[in-house]
Amino acid sequence: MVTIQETELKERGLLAVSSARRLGRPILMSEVHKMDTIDPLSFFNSGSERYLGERFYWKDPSEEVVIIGLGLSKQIQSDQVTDRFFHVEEEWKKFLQDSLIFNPYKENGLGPVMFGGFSFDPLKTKTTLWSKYADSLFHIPKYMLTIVENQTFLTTNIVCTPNDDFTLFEKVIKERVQLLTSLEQDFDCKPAKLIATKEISPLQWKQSVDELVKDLKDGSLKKVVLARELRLIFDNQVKAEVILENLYNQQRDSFLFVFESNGDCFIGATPERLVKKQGNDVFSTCLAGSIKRGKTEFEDEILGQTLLNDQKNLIEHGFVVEMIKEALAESCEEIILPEKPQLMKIRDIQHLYTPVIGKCQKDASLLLLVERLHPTPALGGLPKQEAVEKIRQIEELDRGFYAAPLGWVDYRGNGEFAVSIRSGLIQGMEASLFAGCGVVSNSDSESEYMETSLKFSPMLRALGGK
Ligand SMILES: C=C(O[C@H]1C=CC=C(C(=O)O)[C@@H]1O)C(=O)O
Ligand SMILES: [Mg+2]
Repeated sequence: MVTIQETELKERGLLAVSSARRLGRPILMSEVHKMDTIDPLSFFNSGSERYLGERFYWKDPSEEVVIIGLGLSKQIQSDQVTDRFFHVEEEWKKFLQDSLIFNPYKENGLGPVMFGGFSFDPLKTKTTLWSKYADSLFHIPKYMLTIVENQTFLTTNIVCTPNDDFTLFEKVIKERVQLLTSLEQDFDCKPAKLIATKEISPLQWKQSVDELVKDLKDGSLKKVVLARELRLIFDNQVKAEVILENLYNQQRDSFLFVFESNGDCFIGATPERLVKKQGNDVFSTCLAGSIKRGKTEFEDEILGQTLLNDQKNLIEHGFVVEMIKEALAESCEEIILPEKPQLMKIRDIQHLYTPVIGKCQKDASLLLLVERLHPTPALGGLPKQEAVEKIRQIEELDRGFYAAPLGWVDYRGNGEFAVSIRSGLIQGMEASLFAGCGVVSNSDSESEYMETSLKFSPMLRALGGK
């Protein structure tokens, strides 16, 4: 195991304390160490007692970047409705101001990173379902494991106040040693058993699709995504560690995320990137239009070809391409995308997929791109504002963080946000799963209902219900 120079942390910490005294406010000290290989799931599990409720996990589909955070060195949260993206950005900049960052590496996702996201619609009346998540919520962890380009790094973040002294650093050193030595311990946990599932108002949901279709036929709205909920009851507390490991084994081609807050846990395996930023390179994804997987290779191929040629799905997809192109054009000089959609095949479902690449202007921050893109018509509809209002009006579900941007930004401004679909909220011995579908003027409520049922599958399987 790599041993970390402990005297260094004390020296760096004391520098931050003297800075804090000089400026009369807390100052962040962040240091990055390169480590021997650490298994990311063990790192997440090692926080199951001490950092329970203060953990996050992130992995992109190709595992280019895996980030796990334990503990909280800072929380950025607000229920502010207007300018919420800008507000988070300002808070983030304020937090980083005058910070001491000891990071000799160039890789992304190291040093101070904030992880979190935004609710789908801050104007929707909040129910108790999402009471543990503020509309804007980001965590900057105490300890963070990053695996990037097959290298392992540990970031330690300490907020130093004018009143701190070396005892703070002794405490951190002890904590960090404990954390790293606990990694070898086995995590043994009996999975909670699913004892009941309850679809929330399926008939009413189908009816609202029928009514919406009528509106779409003669109004200015072109597309609206409607979602519904499946509530699950278990015989015991559902452990995020167990579900994450299942998702890792069952849905490795997706973005996997866990975001704990105040005792609840938002978790999912989404195939959909909202936006990734690396320097001036921007990557986004249009993902909309769905069909099931075939039972045989032949059937799967036929289904895929059917989807690629299906007018309803092509229209549903086309609205997303149109909007993402426009949204990125505001901040990007060049936008490259294929003319026709391809197929994205994941375990339970296949989608129409169009990747988009752009070169953004220097002043375009990742959060600004998130603001411009959210919600794309894969989650909201077209026109954007009108569709969000319609959803607010007719959808029974309180979406909270479902179908919303979730991801990370590092102190250099690089990062990635996914759209948090194929997800669920764990609340003790219960959980809610969420699934939606793009309704257009020639949608059929029964097939949209079946499509949403299919979209519950990944989370349902991970929770032992399939
Ligand atoms: C809103 C969801 O999926 C979106 C992403 C891909 C395909 C979709 C569709 O075909 O309707 C949806 O737009 C969801 O999974 O809850
Ligand atoms: Mg669809």
